[in-house]
Amino acid sequence: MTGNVEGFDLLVVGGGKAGKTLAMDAARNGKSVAMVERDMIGGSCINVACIPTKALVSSARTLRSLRRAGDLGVHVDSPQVTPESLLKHKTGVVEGMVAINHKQFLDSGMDLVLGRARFVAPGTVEVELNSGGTRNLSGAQTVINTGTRPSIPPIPGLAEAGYLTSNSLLDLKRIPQRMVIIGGGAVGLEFAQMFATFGTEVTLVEAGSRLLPREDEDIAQSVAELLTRDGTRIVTGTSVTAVRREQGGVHLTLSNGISITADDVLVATGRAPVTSELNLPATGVDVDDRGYVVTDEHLATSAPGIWAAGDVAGSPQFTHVSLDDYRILKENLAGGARSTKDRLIPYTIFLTPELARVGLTEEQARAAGHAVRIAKLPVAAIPRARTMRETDGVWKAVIDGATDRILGVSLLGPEAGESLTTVQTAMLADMPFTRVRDMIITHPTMTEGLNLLFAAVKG
Ligand SMILES: Cc1cc2nc3c(=O)[nH]c(=O)nc-3n(C[C@H](O)[C@H](O)[C@H](O)COP(=O)(O)OP(=O)(O)OC[C@H]3O[C@@H](n4cnc5c(N)ncnc54)[C@H](O)[C@@H]3O)c2cc1C
Ligand SMILES: NC(=O)c1ccc[n+]([C@@H]2O[C@H](COP(=O)([O-])OP(=O)(O)OC[C@H]3O[C@@H](n4cnc5c(N)ncnc54)[C@H](O)[C@@H]3O)[C@@H](O)[C@H]2O)c1
Repeated sequence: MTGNVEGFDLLVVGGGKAGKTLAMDAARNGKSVAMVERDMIGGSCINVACIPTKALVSSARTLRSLRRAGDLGVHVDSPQVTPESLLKHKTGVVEGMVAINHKQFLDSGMDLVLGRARFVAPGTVEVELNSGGTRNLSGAQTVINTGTRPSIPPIPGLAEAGYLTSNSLLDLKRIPQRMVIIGGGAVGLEFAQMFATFGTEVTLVEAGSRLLPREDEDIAQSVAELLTRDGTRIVTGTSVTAVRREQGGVHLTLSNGISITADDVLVATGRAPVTSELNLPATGVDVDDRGYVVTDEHLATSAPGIWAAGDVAGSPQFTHVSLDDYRILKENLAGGARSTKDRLIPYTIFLTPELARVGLTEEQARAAGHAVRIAKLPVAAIPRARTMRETDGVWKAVIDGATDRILGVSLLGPEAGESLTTVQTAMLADMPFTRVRDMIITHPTMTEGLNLLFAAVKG
């Protein structure tokens, strides 16, 4: 370390959702705040994750709607996408949000330090500035919010053959003719359906016995059927054993003996924490065996005055969870004891139609010893779905037979992420399912389906 150390009330290392929100908040409240960000103003979500992918999901949905417009009595000539037009749309959305974030950062009064931070002493980072030179910063309180990056499995030949990640695929230099996606989680599925709609021949290879292992088997099966219908070839229970680039494409050998040739391979096998380059031993912050920062339920690390938030802290990997980590830190940095325990965390996988879930699945509820009552509703039974001619999907509710409380729902259907919030609200309010069953809901909306779903509770 060379030069002076500049001290701040709050030092935020990595400007993800939790860190940037906390930094702005503290700065607006008169604290001296430095936030170090190496390259993405606004963090992963708006640059390379949620926002650009959902911008492209919107493109795929529009393309799909135009292709089936004839079913709704609307005649359009053959709609087209090009990599250039998609890139322009995606970049426009991202740049707009980055500009808003940048202005908010500066307006808050924080010291936005663009560069790469690494710890050099307890509570002190050295920042290699993007503009050249270094600065040494320390915080009375420090928050680590450096996120995750794509995790790449050690498949023989993969590195030599070259591969895409969710980051590089979003550069959209071209729309591949044939693409193999390794990994059937949220990233793999959203890209598979999107690119299948854009015209790519997609094969998705999942090592587990089914897609989406965190979902009930019947729901995962329905998702697989929808993706297959939309043109994705799904291979489960199989891993890629070797990859080789040859003339004519990339050649993949699978553990079931099948071989596939594609133009591109997208690796979507999960995420790895951004911690190895932070030199955490210098500040006494422990990491687990996968490299995630170890925190207690208050998001405190093993080092006094140092906290962690978001993906890097092992929190469930969603932007809205990172935002909730900010709420927790805001209280706890001021001496509170807010906890990450028992959070009710919803999520939506932005397929068409969406898969939205909150609470327990049937499998989880039974494993936890609940005497469950189940309801299932085909989306085709919801009048709004009929008006849109979007009748694919199924809604499922899991009810505690002893208390009539809603344990969880899985909603696979159009705009399911919007209807989900109504159920989440009922769960937070500890309402019995009968309150939602008998609630007067606007007709004809998708959320009205909740009347029908809860009317179908068996037993
Ligand atoms: C393709 C994809 C789609 C997704 N879609 C959704 C979605 O629709 N909805 C949803 O809720 N979640 C989605 N997620 C998950 C979501 O993006 C993450 O959970 C969320 O962005 C995590 O935010 P974070 O606060 O942990 O940090 P991040 O937003 O990852 O920010 C960390 C920041 O730290 C910076 N940084 C790292 N190291 C250093 C260093 N040494 N010095 C300075 N700065 C550093 C990075 O540049 C980065 O800006 C998606 C993820 C992916 C990959
Ligand atoms: N809409 C959303 O909210 C959204 C969208 C995308 C991502 N995310 C978040 O990002 C996180 C990361 O997503 P992800 O899809 O990369 O990870 P993931 O962990 O959700 O899924 C990875 C999948 O890859 C499989 N896999 C692992 N190694 C493999 C191998 N060698 N061969 C074949 N399959 C293999 C796993 O079995 C798993 O099903 C998610 O957990 C989610 O929280 C959220």
